[in-house]
Amino acid sequence: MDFNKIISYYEKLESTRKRLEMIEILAQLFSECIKEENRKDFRKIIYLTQGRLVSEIDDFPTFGIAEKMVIQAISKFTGIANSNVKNLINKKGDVGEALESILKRREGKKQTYSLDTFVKETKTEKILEISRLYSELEKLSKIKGDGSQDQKINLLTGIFRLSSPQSAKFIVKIILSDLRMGIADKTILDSLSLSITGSKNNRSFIEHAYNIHPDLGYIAEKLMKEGLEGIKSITIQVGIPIRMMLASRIQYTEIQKKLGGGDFIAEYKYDGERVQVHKKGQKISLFSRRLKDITHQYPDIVECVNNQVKSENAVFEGEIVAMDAFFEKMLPFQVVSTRRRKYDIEKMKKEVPVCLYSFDLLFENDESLLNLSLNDRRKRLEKMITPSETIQFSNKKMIHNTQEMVEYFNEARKKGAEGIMNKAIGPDSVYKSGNRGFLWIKLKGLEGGKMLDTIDIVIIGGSWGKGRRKGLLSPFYGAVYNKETNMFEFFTRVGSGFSDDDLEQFTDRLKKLEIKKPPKNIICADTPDVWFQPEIIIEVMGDELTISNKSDVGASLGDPRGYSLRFPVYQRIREDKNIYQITTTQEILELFEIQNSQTL
Ligand SMILES: Nc1ncnc2c1ncn2[C@@H]1O[C@H](COP(=O)(O)OP(=O)(O)OP(=O)(O)O)[C@@H](O)[C@H]1O
Repeated sequence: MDFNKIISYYEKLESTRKRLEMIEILAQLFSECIKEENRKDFRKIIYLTQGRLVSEIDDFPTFGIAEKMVIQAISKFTGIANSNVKNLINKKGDVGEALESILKRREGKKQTYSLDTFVKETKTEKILEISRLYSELEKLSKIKGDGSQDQKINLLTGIFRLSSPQSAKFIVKIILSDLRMGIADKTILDSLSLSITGSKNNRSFIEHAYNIHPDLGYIAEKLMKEGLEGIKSITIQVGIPIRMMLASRIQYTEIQKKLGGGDFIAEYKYDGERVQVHKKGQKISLFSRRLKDITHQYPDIVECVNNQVKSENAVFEGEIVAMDAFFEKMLPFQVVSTRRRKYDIEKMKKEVPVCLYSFDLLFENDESLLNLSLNDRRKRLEKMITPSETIQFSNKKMIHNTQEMVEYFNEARKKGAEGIMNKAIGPDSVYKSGNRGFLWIKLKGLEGGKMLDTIDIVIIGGSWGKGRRKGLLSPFYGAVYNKETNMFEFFTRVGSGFSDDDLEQFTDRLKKLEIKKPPKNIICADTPDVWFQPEIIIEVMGDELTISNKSDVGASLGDPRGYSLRFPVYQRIREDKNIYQITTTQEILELFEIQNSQTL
């Protein structure tokens, strides 16, 4: 399929924020895609629509191309001086848009002065097959070493030659890792359901399959070829991470009722890194909360899984926690995060010993256990693993009433846990992949009138520091995600809790994400000194949630009040989440309710 044709749909999508309209436009695009001649490209088109080149569980290719090189390529292709291209970029606020306008003007001129050339170019050359675009981009990502700069510029100009002005804009966005069109996966799922099954009502089946096999290209292709039956047959595949089940929070006095009213299980809530372990014979893979393969970080865990897990194949979950040298004391998350390095892993293994506290079993010996109750899954987990210092089971206790839960919470905190996880155990206590429901309820704090939990925000802007902080960015503007409107809403500024080192590192990373104007999916009435592509996520703790006319949280829901945070303090960077997994506006509203009703 011709990329230039797809772009016309993307342009329409860019011009609306209304979800229903987006679903319709995408459904039209997908109906085109499933025509016989286009089917081979469907998978790739799905990735592009997600703002990616490959699926979420694969590594995104890096092009090693900065804005400066794109400017050189534009200059070479159009004959316009570098400085003029730069000026136009500053005026337009975006490289892609500047290129689009240059190419449009150029086409206009050709049409006027040299009709022949124009007709020839549009009719015979301006076709950019998706497969061709992909192979050119692949070549681009592989160019390394001496003379690579010139080769990259040549390749880029070759791609521009095949592109319409609008396509060139999108291609530049892809290359500069700025493709995100703000289309939520849920919107794509709705459109797939509508265009292929004829109704949006089948979305839940498709979404379930997507949670179990988080590759939207694969899901779309399967739906196109095998229909809903194919989708319903999708099950856990060892080696493909499944989306993890998440926990909600409510007022602690309501927890027992919400979990069914009877007995339930509470476990320590460990302050480490969530991991999903996949074992297929001797092959062990570890996946992070973001579904990334992090096996190389934990060779010690891999070795122990091999020795201590009896089953031939299995998928189980737990939390990896840093331990002191005697494996007696749990250390905070900041310590385990030092394992994120790509080098010196063997050294780190000795310096930062870890323990995997396993808590759930999802698959064993070719059988999916997702629909078993937690009690049954846990029994099988305990049978399957022989515990040691490095792999243990999460500490758990049967709870009969709220008083017992509070005592267990206090014990967990004394032992260095973040709090407790309360889990339903009845027949319906299945493992809900990708779901944040009320089968698991976390409890991290009990003090009435105070913040009970940390908030994860994405940095969308910043101010340049003054005095001692001159040259560094601080404070930052953080937003939460409104999952109903698919917008990022400015929530709070945060400048406390950062060390000088933190600020230097943040400044370095953020400078690369600087954009001239905020993307359309950001609501922020204030104007920071600098805007950033929303990418870096930080966790903050505050004194309490407040009503503030400075915050935009709730704005897109029509709430006249804004919700913000009093005395926000930076806690840590959240590399394990993507921007759609940060705290939502809806959670802020819930937290506000809990905060105002909870007393001990
Ligand atoms: N016993 C446990 N059972 C389940 N999850 C646990 C347990 N101990 C620690 N955890 C961690 O707590 C997280 C659950 O909290 P939640 O679902 O809200 O994720 P989150 O958004 O990352 O929140 P948080 O900031 O509280 O970790 C899990 O992702 C997991 O990493």
